[in-house]
Amino acid sequence: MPVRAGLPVARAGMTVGLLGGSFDPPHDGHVHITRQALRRFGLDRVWWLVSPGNPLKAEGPAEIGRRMAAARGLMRHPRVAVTDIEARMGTRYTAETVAGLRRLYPGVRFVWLMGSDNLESFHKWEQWEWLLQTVPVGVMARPGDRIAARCSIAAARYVNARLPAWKSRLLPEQSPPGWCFVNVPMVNSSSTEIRARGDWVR
Ligand SMILES: Nc1ncnc2c1ncn2[C@@H]1O[C@H](COP(=O)(O)OP(=O)(O)OP(=O)(O)O)[C@@H](O)[C@H]1O
Ligand SMILES: O=C(O)c1ccc[n+]([C@@H]2O[C@H](COP(=O)([O-])O)[C@@H](O)[C@H]2O)c1
Repeated sequence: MPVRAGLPVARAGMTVGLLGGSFDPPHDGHVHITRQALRRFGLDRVWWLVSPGNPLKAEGPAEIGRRMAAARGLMRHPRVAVTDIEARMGTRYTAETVAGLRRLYPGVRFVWLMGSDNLESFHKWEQWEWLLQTVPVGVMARPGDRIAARCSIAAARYVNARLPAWKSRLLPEQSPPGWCFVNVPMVNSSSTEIRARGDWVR
C-alpha cells in the first residue's frame, strides 16, 4: 500500500502537533491534553499516532485496529485526526517517525507533544537529542510527574532551550532545540488504571 494512502492531509505552513501513544485504551486524559495543546501551542491540527507498540515497553498493547476504533470513537474534533501512521510507515521509534513525516510533508511544521511523565524518561528514547534538535517539543503537566519531569536529564541538558509557558503559542515557530512545559489543568486518567479495573482487556 502506498504510504500516502490513508494519511491525513496537511498544507505547507500548517502547524501539526503529534501525540504519540499506545492508547491502550484511549481516555479522557488524552482528549484533554489534545484540546489544551491546540490552544496553548496555537496548533492548526493535532494528529494522534496510535503506536504499533512502545519500544521501551516489554508487553505489547491490544491489537491496533481495536485501539484505533476506540480512539476514533472518543476523540471527535474537526482539527484532530486519529492515525496509524507508524504502522503504515513501518516505524516504531519516534525519531524514525518524525524523519519520515518530514519527508512526506515538506513545509509542515511538526511539534512533538507529550505528557510530563514522558519527559522524565525522554533521555532513554532512541536518538532523543536528534529529536529535540529537529522538532519543537510541547510538554503538558500530568498528575504526579510535574516536578520530576522538570528536573529530568533532558530538561537539565536543554535548560537553555526552554521556552517560558507564557510564550507557549510561539513554540511551533521556535527553531529547535526548543521545548515548553505548560501547567495545564490536570486530568487524573491513565490506561494502566483502566486496565487494572478490568474495563479494557488486551
Ligand atoms: N492524564 C494525562 N495527563 C497528561 N498526559 C497524559 C495523560 N494520559 C496520557 N498522557 C500522555 O499521552 C501520551 C500517550 O499516553 P499513553 O497512551 O501511554 O497513555 P497512558 O495513560 O500513559 O498509558 P499507560 O498507563 O499504559 O502507560 C503520553 O505522552 C502521555 O504522557
Ligand atoms: O522512540 C523511542 O525510543 C520511544 C521510546 C518510548 C516511547 N516512545 C513514544 O512515546 C509515545 C508514548 O508512548 P506510550 O507507550 O507511553 O504511550 C509513543 O508514540 C511511543 O512510540 C518512543
